[in-house]
Amino acid sequence: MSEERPSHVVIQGILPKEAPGIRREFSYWAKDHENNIQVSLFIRALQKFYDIPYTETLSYFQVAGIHGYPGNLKWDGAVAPPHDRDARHYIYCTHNHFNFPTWHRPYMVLFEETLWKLMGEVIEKDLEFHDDADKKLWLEERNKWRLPYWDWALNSAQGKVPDLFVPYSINIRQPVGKGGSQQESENVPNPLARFQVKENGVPIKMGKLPKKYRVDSVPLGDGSYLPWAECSGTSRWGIKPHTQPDEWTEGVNKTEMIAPAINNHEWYFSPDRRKPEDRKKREEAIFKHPVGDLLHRLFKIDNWEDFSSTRVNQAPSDIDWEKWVSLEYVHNNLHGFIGGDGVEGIGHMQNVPSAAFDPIFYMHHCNIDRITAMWQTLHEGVWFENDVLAERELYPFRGPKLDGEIDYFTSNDVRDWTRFGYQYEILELRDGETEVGRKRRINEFIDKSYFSTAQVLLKDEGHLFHDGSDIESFAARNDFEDYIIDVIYDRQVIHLTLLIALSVANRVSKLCSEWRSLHDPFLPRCPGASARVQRGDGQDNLQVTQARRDGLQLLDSLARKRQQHRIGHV
Ligand SMILES: N[C@@H](CC1=CC(=O)C(=O)C=C1)C(=O)O
Repeated sequence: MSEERPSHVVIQGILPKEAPGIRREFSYWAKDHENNIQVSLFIRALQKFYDIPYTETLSYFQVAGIHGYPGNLKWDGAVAPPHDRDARHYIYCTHNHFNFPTWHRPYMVLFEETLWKLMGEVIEKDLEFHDDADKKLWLEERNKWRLPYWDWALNSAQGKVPDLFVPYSINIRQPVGKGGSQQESENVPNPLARFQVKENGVPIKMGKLPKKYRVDSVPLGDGSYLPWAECSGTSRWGIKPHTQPDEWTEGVNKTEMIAPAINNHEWYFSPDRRKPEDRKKREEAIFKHPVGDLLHRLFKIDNWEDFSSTRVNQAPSDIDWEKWVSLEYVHNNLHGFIGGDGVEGIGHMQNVPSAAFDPIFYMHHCNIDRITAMWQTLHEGVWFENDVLAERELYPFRGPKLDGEIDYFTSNDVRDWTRFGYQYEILELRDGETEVGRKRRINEFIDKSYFSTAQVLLKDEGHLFHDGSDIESFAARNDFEDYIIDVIYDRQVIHLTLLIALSVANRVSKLCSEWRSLHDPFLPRCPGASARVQRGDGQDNLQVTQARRDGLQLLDSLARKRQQHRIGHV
């Protein structure tokens, strides 16, 4: 690939003509000693990216600025960004739109490819090699590297931010020294902890940049504001409302706030948790689905429109959760959990115009891209219903279109992610594997990696399964069935004795024999309720469709059933 800069930035991915490289899960990738050359290159290249002056098209500041602020910036001489009503600014990123996942796909490729090129400069210009074989190894590791994703829903991680994002300085590997001696690792500032914009090497508040690049604060309408203009560096939960900029201007992280927010997100309520009426809704909100469960539900959606975006399925106004779960909705929540809730703390990730300045944005969005690719593989052949939308330009990203011409990408151009030289491990077709076999393997992985409601309920109560297996071995099995039973009743009737007998295709699950709020798997058993739910084998009070992972349309059938069995006044 030519190192010369063409007149426009052409996005094509890393070595796309070779076998695609593998994007790996961040924590596992970073912890594996074998990858320490890649980690070292990644850290050095990211720092180099930060050091490019903000006036350059391919500076970190401007690449991050594509997503949101500074508004009005025509990145790389592209068509001007459209006006975004929510952000009240001219910004490129598409949200609340069916091309939300496809717009962010070439964006991640641009980030990945830029870092890869910078890694080349790190090897050729910055590092000193004393041994050709060592240099060769670093070059090979560079070519193997792909952008890692942060899987915030993994059972094993429980929402924990990967360690490498936390400290403000870290130790990274150096090339072999003179005479073949292994050098001590080098201690460097950690660019994964925060980004700081600098002028002549000194941090400068983003609101003090020249007009074209200036970042504004976002007024919230009630006199308060999100203080992006006062920041030279990015924060996660570190900005306290009504405190002095001196305390957080350069960027402060309270990383410990993130996992509890992911695991217990009572406070989160879209669309605007600051408005009094929404605050009230929030207090009443019962949306506490464990994040892994949301993934289970996402993968069951069978059409692109419902899957991709909040567009058709606006944020919840009632309890029709099966309608509002979408990739974008889950992603929105995560932005809030990582950035801050605006009450306990403020951070760049929580707000569209500022989010991409925080480097964690790219590992989060790489995960969103992975979920999209997994969904695409499981729902092969399913795509935009409306081809006009699928042919809409994804400004400002340009590269080789399907016919080879260099122009703005459309969603159709980026539908196949492997053309950008990357793949996700779980999606690789193994030798001799059929398409059906691959889907089965992906579904097994989903069952094993993410808690479903059923698993959480059982764990919560410390139950063992009737066959004696515990939660871990249960999760490892691929034959379990995940039931979501949605019974709607009138709250007022609960003082009466209520009998709900649930039978699942003539088999009774332990789950069905107990009363609990199924909308809120963490709620302890409803204490005062005299409701009594009895096990009902074969009784026909309420038949619940058996929902199997391997095909039955869980959400559809539930939506239908709910209509049929809506229990208004029992
Ligand atoms: N504005 C979204 C959250 C959000 C979405 C983004 O895409 C983003 O970049 C930053 C934040 C919400 O309140 O639900």
